[in-house]
Amino acid sequence: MSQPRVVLEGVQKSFTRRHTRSLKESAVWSAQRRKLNHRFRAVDHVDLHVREGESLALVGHNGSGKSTLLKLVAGVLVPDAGRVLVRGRVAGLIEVGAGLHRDLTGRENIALNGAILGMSPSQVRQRFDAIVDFSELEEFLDTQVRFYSSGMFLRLAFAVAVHTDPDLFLVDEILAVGDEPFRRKCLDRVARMRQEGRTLVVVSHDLSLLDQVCDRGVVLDHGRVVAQGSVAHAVSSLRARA
Ligand SMILES: Nc1ncnc2c1ncn2[C@@H]1O[C@H](COP(=O)(O)OP(=O)(O)OP(=O)(O)O)[C@@H](O)[C@H]1O
Repeated sequence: MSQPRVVLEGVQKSFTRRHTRSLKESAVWSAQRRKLNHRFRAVDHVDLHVREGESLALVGHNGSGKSTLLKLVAGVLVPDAGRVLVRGRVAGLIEVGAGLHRDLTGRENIALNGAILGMSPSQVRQRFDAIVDFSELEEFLDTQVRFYSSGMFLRLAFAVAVHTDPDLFLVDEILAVGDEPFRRKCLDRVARMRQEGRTLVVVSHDLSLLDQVCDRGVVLDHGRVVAQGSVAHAVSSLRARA
């Protein structure tokens, strides 16, 4: 029986939704003792185990809490309650450009982002050519990334992330910004990572992609896990909630 790679127990995360009002409206709302801001749970008491080598799809309608959950697993967000336990090295693509510094060149960002993701300077040197090859950005390596398109950001970030030797790889909707050949290449790479026994958690609205890449699906609705099982089961549960 494989070990759990990710364990979430009773995880909660709330945010404040601010209602922007004119000064006059704010005064009226205050007089009526109506709340201008309201706190809501984006992730609501989630228990979830992801086993080593498993490839999990997180699905749900817009605003159901998928990205927030992924950020909690990545450690980008801290839960208000509950526990998030992750074993091993984590990498992935959660937000386009996260971890890239706009004032630095592509070359400098490879070194910096590699270090942030746990690569030693000698590992960055050893893998540098492979990263550049994968990104196909050789001619833009000495350009500041502020001049990159969103697709170029994705190429650089994805190329670094897949070369960090992660145990757990997290992918948000992000592949959507790449062009078709690069998207194909990323998907092949993700499939290879799966064959190598790495653990994947993938967020996407592309249900047929999830069916190709994942072996289990979890459906979120208003921050709660409302169904889980095979990807086909998750997809039909999601469609039934439309
Ligand atoms: N930093 C934040 N501050 C306030 N509200 C937030 C913040 N991040 C997310 N939210 C809210 O939390 C809820 C869940 O957002 P989240 O991005 O996790 O949903 P999602 O399932 O990934 O949605 P989508 O499919 O549209 O990408 C939404 O209502 C969103 O507006």
